[in-house]
Amino acid sequence: MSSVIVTHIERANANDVQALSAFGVATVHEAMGRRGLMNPYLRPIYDDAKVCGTAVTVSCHPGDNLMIHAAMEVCRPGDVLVVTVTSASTDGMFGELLGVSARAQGAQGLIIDAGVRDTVELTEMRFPVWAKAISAKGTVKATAGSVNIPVVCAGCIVNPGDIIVGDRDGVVVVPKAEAAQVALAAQARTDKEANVRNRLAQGELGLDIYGLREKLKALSVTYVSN
Ligand SMILES: O=C([O-])CC(=O)C(=O)O
Ligand SMILES: [Mg+2]
Repeated sequence: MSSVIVTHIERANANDVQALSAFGVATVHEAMGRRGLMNPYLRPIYDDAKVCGTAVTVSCHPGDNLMIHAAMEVCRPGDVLVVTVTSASTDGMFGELLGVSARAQGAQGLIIDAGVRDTVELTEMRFPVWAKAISAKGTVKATAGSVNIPVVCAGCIVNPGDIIVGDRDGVVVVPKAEAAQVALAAQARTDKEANVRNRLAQGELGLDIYGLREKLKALSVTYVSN
């Protein structure tokens, strides 16, 4: 396929992004029917990293960050860069300078299925990054790739403009067409969990709250006293 830079993309509805930003990754993932979660090898570079925004996707040649530079020009405030490589790599393709540039263009964070470097500076800047590796290994700017095409990042399909939610638990992708429905389901789960949390804190057991005694019985699990 030829290399392209798509300059105009349809982004998820801003109200849906705002609604989803209230929830953690585990809740959003559950609200989607336990779908959409990127491979857990992606880790945040600092513990309380958090992001919720619209994807600008970047497909790079491994060891080459040319297309990340190209992507900066099409970022809009609220975007999250989602960078993939065409074959596995842990090279440090993104660092402090690109972080400064990304922030200047309004990007809120980076998801990269490869390496990141300058993590002390990126942490000081509080520019959130989820990466497969931390690596000082440098990269070149030489090979064509694409910006804003559908990509697979850490096992998930990401279309430009989809919503990316990241926190310490990982990264989840919400297709823009599903966003409103997922936000409603996430709120319902949050309300349900508030009730369950309360009951657990009072000493009730999950066995009773979830009706699991019947399940144990159906599975012929017996109680014995030694
Ligand atoms: O320049 C690079 O290739 C990556 C980097 O270290 C930076 O963005 O600061
Ligand atoms: Mg650097």
